Amino acid sequence: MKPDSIQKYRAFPAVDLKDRTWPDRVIDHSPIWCSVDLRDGNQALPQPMSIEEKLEFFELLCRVGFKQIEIGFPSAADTEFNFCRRLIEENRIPEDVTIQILVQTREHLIRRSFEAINGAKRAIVHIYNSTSPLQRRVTFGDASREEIRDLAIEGTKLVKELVPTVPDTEIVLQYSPESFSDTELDFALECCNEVIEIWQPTPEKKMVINLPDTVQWTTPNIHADMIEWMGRHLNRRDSIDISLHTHNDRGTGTAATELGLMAGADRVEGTLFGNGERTGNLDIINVALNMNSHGIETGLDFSNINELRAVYERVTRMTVGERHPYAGELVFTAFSGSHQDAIKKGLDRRNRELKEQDDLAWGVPYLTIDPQDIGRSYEAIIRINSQSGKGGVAWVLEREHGLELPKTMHPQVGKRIYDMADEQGRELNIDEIREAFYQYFVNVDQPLAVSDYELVHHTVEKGLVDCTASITVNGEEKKIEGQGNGPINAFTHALENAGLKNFQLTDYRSHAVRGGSDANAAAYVQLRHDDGRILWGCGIDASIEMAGLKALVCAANLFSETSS
Ligand SMILES: CC(=O)SCCNC(=O)CCNC(=O)[C@H](O)C(C)(C)COP(=O)(O)OP(=O)(O)OC[C@H]1O[C@@H](n2cnc3c(N)ncnc32)[C@H](O)[C@@H]1OP(=O)(O)O
Ligand SMILES: CC(C)C(=O)C(=O)O
Ligand SMILES: [Mg+2]
Repeated sequence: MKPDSIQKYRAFPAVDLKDRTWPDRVIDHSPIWCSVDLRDGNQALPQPMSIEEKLEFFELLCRVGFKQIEIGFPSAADTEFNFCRRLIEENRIPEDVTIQILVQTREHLIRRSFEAINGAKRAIVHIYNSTSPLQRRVTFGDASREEIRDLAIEGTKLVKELVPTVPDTEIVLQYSPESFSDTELDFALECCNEVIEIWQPTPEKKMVINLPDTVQWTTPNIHADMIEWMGRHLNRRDSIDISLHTHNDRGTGTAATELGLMAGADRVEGTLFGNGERTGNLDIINVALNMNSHGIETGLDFSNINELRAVYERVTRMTVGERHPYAGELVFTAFSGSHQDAIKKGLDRRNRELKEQDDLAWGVPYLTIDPQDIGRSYEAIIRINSQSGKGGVAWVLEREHGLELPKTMHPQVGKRIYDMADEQGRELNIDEIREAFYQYFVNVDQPLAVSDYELVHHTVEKGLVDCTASITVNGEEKKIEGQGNGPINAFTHALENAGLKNFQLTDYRSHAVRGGSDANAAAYVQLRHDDGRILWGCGIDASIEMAGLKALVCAANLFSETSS
């Protein structure tokens, strides 16, 4: 902000609540959830959803498990009205789902809304009027507190009067002092208590008092103070569901909701992926999955977040950002070396420990939840660029290409591959990583190559092997022979007999290559050169013995590539 603009702004007053209790509370159960995607989300779209799109979204919300869904503002436009009628007339509302409609406390709009909901089994009629000093002054043209309070009173009386006009529909009242977030608390309370006393809710027939963070003017702790204060002062508290409706102007919609729940709220309104006015409504997925990550059931099923995201992006024409909590493309991906190292170790260790303990608590560095629990896969967890480390490269080779490199080979391979990413200034995809590994570390056959071999296993002296091999050294073909206590050892002696050995074999591993169509074996040989250098080579071949010889030849050749 420009320095001289600062004078335009004022500090937001704190709430006088010295004995606040919410900071010591923990969230240990789920609230009532209400989706407002089809209303607050929809009203904020450059191109609002068509009826067909709203129908598809409504069904999606039911599948997720929402039991309360604000379906629109039926008195606003024909599309909204007709959508409501279709839901009712085509019996599309599941038995256990209650629709909610929004309307201003204006007579003609309330009457029209009752025409819209007639015949629904149950409906929440959500009335609102703005209450803050700013809105009283600006929107309502210097209206007094009494005039604004009277809007709430008259609106509630009208709703009560219209209830008998929809005899087949159970009506639940919801009242929002809109712009609660910058309304004086005593005035918000006065409006709410007037509504409550007219409606006369009971513990059996509750009503909803929704306290919206319409515009987030201040920090989440003040929001929590306001919620706790209202909860202490509202009449008939046991007959009221206090509802939160946060927006995200300061980027703290989730925090404000979580603190609001600690402050005693019973219910949460929000949208999938936080669609909504300006910076959006609360992202309900975020809060619900945060609860799941602390072991709290929510009744909402986000186990296929990719499907939700696909439908959401299609019907709203919005996009979910790559860093969006839980749903973003990159949120379960690590590029950086130290993260990759820790994640790989965490997942490997967990897989080992699960064999002994099947109720093992989740605990993998950098992953707050198991991505598989919301339908995200492990495949993309680790991606390789110049910030990556050896563990990440080894992970990709293992997970994607079935190659289990020995741990001491990781630095040699990792460096080569992330240096490549650095040179090219971009991420390397999994095929490029495989190609680079094959190019630099597999079956390298210059200057030495082995083209054929024959092994004779001694029957009397068990384990002893004679090896005859055809090799090429700098283009010149040779036959070599040697004996040893295994194929690799015999081949090493054959090289030694031909004066071609300048190393010691220090390690050897092999395994069948997982996945892919080739039934290949991979062997890894580590050699220590006479000058002290230590290098690994890899051999891949249909025959495990040939894979071993090729790995040895490969490692020997790599010495010629690097200077001593
Ligand atoms: C924070 C929120 O998300 S609130 C929800 C907002 N959602 C929407 O607005 C979407 C649907 N709304 C609409 O389509 C239209 O606004 C309608 C159809 C509801 C009303 O349309 P119109 O009456 O033509 O226009 P508009 O909304 O601008 O009306 C504003 C008037 O209503 C008054 N008003 C606004 N809210 C209320 C209220 N709760 N009670 C009484 N009067 C109200 C305003 O003061 C203003 O009065 P004025 O004309 O005397 O200045
Ligand atoms: C209508 C109300 C609840 C609203 O959407 C808001 O205040 O943000
Ligand atoms: Mg809103």
